Amino acid sequence: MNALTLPDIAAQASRQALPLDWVGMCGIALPILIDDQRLAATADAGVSLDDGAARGIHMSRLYLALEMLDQQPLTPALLRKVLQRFLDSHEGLSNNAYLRIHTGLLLKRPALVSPLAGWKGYPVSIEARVENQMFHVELNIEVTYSSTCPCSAALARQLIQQQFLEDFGNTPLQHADVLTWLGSANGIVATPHSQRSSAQLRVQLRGEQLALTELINTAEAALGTAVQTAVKRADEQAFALANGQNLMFCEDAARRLNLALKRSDAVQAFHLKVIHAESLHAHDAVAESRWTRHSA
Ligand SMILES: Nc1nc2c(ncn2[C@@H]2O[C@H](COP(=O)(O)OP(=O)(O)OP(=O)(O)O)[C@@H](O)[C@H]2O)c(=O)[nH]1
Repeated sequence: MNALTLPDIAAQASRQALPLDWVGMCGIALPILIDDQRLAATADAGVSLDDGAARGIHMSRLYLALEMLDQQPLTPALLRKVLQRFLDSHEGLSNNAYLRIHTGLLLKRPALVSPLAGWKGYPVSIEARVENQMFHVELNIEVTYSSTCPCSAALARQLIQQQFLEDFGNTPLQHADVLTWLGSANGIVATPHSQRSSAQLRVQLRGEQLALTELINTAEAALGTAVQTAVKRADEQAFALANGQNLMFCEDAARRLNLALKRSDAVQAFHLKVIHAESLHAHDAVAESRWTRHSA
């Protein structure tokens, strides 16, 4: 059998000498390790092709560098190592390296009152890059919560007052009668609308920790009405109370998240977007906010 040399097209000169910003592979399946959980993920791995005369990059070298990710817990330091390997294996071809990882974090969440608990999934993507020799890592996290419209609550309260006047306006008040009335349909003649809402947090990290769970907990605590997992009636009642105590326009939600993320040591900068999928409208109410830490 002839020992044939395999043709290597990537090593050829390009017909049109032109650098490219990003070349690589998208949607590579791999397991990753976050907080002792092995999670199914997909990765987009790429480098810049700065040598415009080179025909192509070496896809297999990027692919093989990803092996590190299924053996060690995901940290900014590990991401940096992977990106450095992208660059080391493309010396003379590439100056910048990029890695995006998409996954879903699973957190066990206790019920509000009952002793139950259930799993909640958080779509997460982690974007790391070495650009102009600077390393950056950013997280994209989605947190779902419930928002009850404060305007709708005020309008509903007014209708309840009117109903109260109609039912009791001309009669002396008896404590027991009022209590019974409060428990009747007339006592809540109108209800405010609420909706499942979503906070999309884009966070640039400043420390050596990925801080995913910490950031999710911070966001949920700031909102006060995170969607629940296992729910019995006692939990649903506590959720109704939480909603009543945390009436929120999308602006309120964005401000709460802004203030909470600013206080987090893990955060260098953020861009957040809250989306209230209105049940009043067929369109969404949306607010965005961004912030960058200025070092003292
Ligand atoms: N650059 C490039 N490679 C591609 C593309 N589509 C598929 N490939 C294949 O990716 C495979 C791996 O490329 P390389 O990493 O250069 O493989 P190799 O030359 O055997 O590996 P090295 O010796 O490390 O360079 C090759 O078989 C390419 O044909 C593409 O669009 N661009």
